[in-house]
Amino acid sequence: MSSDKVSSRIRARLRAADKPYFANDNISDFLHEGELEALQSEVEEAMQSVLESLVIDTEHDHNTQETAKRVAKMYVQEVFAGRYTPAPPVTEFPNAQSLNELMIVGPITVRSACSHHFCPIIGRIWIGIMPSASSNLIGLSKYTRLTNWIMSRPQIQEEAIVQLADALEALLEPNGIAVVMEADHFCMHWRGVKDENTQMINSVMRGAFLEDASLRREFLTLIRLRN
Ligand SMILES: Nc1nc2c(ncn2[C@@H]2O[C@H](COP(=O)(O)OP(=O)(O)OP(=O)(O)O)[C@@H](O)[C@H]2O)c(=O)[nH]1
Repeated sequence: MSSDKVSSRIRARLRAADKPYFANDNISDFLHEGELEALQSEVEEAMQSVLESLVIDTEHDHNTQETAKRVAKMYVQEVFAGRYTPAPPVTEFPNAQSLNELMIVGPITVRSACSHHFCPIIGRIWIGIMPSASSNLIGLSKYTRLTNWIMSRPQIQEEAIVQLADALEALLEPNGIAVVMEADHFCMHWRGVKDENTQMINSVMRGAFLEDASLRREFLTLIRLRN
C-alpha cells in the first residue's frame, strides 16, 4: 500500500510509539480527527477489489452494488468498532457503605468475531465482583458497555476474556474478579468442521475468587441457577 493511504499514516504513528496493533488491540489514540471516515473509504475500496477478485459482477448485480460500502461500514463502525473508538465513559462511585458481598452481573450478550476467519462469535458472559472497601462502584449498564467495547474486535475467546478482566480490575480495584464466557464460534458451525453443538467455555478467576474456593463455588452455583 502506498504511504499516502490513511492506514499507512496510522500504522507509522503506532510503530513510532512502539504500540502493538493486533486485531484485538484498540488503536483509537492514534487516529486523528476525520481519519475514521477516511479509513472506512479505504476499506471500501479494498473490499471492492476483493469482490472483483471473487469474480462478482458488482456493476450489474443489483444485490452487490453497495456491498463493498456496507462491509466497510460494518467493519469500521459496527462489528470492529472496539478497535477504533475510545473506551466508553464509565462513571465511578465510591463504595460508601464498604460493601464486601459478592455481586454478579450477567448474562451479558457477547457479539464478536474470530481473528482467524472473521466469523461471528456469539455468546454470554457473567461477571463476579468481590469489592473491597476502597473499590469503585460502577453503573450496571457499564458492564455491558465495556464488554461490547472489548468484544467488538476480531478476537480469540481466551484473550477476549482476559482483556475484559484486566479492564474491570483496573476500573474497580476489587478484592476479586471472576469472568465466565460461553460462546458459539461460527467458524466451527458454518464452515470447517461444521460441529454445531460445540461451545467454548472459559473462565478467569482472580484475587478472592482464586484464593477462596467457597466464594468461587458460590459464584459458579449462582450463575448455573440462571441458565
Ligand atoms: N483457541 C481458539 N481457537 C479458535 C477460536 N475461534 C476460532 N478458533 C479456531 O481457530 C482455528 C484456526 O485453525 P486453522 O487450522 O489455522 O484454520 P483452518 O484450516 O481454516 O481450520 P478449520 O477451522 O479446522 O477448517 C480453528 O480450529 C478454529 O476453530 C478461539 O476463540 N479460540
